Amino acid sequence: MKEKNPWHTPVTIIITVIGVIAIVALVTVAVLQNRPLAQKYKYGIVLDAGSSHTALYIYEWPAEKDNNTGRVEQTHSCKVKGPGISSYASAPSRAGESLRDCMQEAKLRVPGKRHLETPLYLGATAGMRLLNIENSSASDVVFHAVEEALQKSPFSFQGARILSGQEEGAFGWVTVNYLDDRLKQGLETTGALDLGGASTQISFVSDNFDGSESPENAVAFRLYGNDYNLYTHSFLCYGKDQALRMVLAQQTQSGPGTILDPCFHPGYNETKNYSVLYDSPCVSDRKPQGAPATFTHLGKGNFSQCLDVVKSIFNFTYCRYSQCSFNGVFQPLLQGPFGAFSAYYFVMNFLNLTDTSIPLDTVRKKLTSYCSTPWDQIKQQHPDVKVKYLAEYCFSGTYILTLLTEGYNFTSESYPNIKFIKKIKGSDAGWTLGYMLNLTNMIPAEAPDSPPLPHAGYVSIVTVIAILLFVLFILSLRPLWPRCSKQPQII
Ligand SMILES: Nc1nc2c(ncn2[C@@H]2O[C@H](COP(=O)(O)OP(=O)(O)OP(=O)(O)O)[C@@H](O)[C@H]2O)c(=O)[nH]1
Ligand SMILES: [Ca+2]
Repeated sequence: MKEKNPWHTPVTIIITVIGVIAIVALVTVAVLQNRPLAQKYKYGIVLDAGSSHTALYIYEWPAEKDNNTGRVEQTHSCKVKGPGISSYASAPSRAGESLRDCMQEAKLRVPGKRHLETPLYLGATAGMRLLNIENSSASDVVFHAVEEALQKSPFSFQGARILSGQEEGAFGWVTVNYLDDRLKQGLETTGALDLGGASTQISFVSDNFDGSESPENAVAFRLYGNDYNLYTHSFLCYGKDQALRMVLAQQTQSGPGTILDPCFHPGYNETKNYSVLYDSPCVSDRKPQGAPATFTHLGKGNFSQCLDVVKSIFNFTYCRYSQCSFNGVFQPLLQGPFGAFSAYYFVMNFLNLTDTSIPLDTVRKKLTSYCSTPWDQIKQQHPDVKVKYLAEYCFSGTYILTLLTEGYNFTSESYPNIKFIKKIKGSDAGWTLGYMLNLTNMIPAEAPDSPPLPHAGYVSIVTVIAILLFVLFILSLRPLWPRCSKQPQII
């Protein structure tokens, strides 16, 4: 006779089936209720109206996580054709028109149903600061034209304004540290070095800086529950295009018909206009009287003489503080790693000098050899590079080296702390992201609360507890279990 399995009683079968259904139902409900929602994104657009050109950046972040860090990313950038908006002072309507193609791209990149709620900002930097100094009504007219064009876009236009140098420096620092996830984690921060066409910024946190010695260089932040005393300074006219004007002005003081410039390659020969060269507040007060209309700009290609003329645009002697960078500007002791972007990157990348473990002496030797290379040979070796950029790399490399070592006081020991960068995790280094994070209040002063467990951990724990409860339940029914009696088999 076949023995009947004692577990196959109706009671145990019903209990088991109900138990299994209960576990499956409990886990399913818990998982579905708490599953991460399908990602929806929000967008923000910032136009960087720089001195040399305008660029548009689109940022994206998960819709339900406005207040979290490390989540805002650049999804698209667009370089506006033509010069910076400050160059349109005599034809302002063209400044507005110039933005059209990039705005059209933005319309296609941001989903239609998000257009109305997407904030659009325009921030102008040193080019407009200079135009404002030179001719404030001209800068107002340019802004008016640009605002009119942007108001016609489907986005939520939040206005166009000139950033102060302090804002430009501070927001560049916020961008770099936000993208590196340093702010939320309270890690040591990275300093920011930005070299534009018309101004240059240095921003870093230093333990011996509390702002008391030079309050105009101090920006205090409380971000994610941490306090930062940031040192920042923007040097107007020390962007690389205006610095070049100053170096040329230095060499044309007597109004000569020809100059032999050590910062340009041997064989370089261009006719340039005095009135164009001196058309900037950075040099206009030095315009030589009675100079001819043009001068012949010849290259000599001598790095050490170029160093001398570049140094002559800095004042290293005057300082009314305990320590200075240059031109009597206070600067605390350099501290921590630095990210150097925009023209620092373009130039050092072209010169194959982004590796800062290369000793400074070697950098100087490489520049010596590069500057002395004949102009024809340089053009032949780089047929794809814009001739305007190509002609200036010897000057730009020499200027960057001087600014970093003599200006900001980087030494052989601290130079390797600099990293020449263009992007961090896919987003461009620059002030625009920090500017938008600030205006949309996306970096909280206090650390946000986060759920104690990640989703996967939560699901596993719910499942394990449900199974344990079921086993306990079965065990608690032990008195009802059918007896398992082993009877002798009768044959
Ligand atoms: N070699 C090279 N130079 C570039 C490139 N893009 C821009 N530049 C030059 O690098 C310098 C700095 O460029 P940006 O950082 O865009 O300067 P900007 O924002 O227009 O100027 P600011 O208003 O002073 O910040 C300018 O002299 C530009 O002409 C590039 O792709 N390659
Ligand atoms: Ca810039």
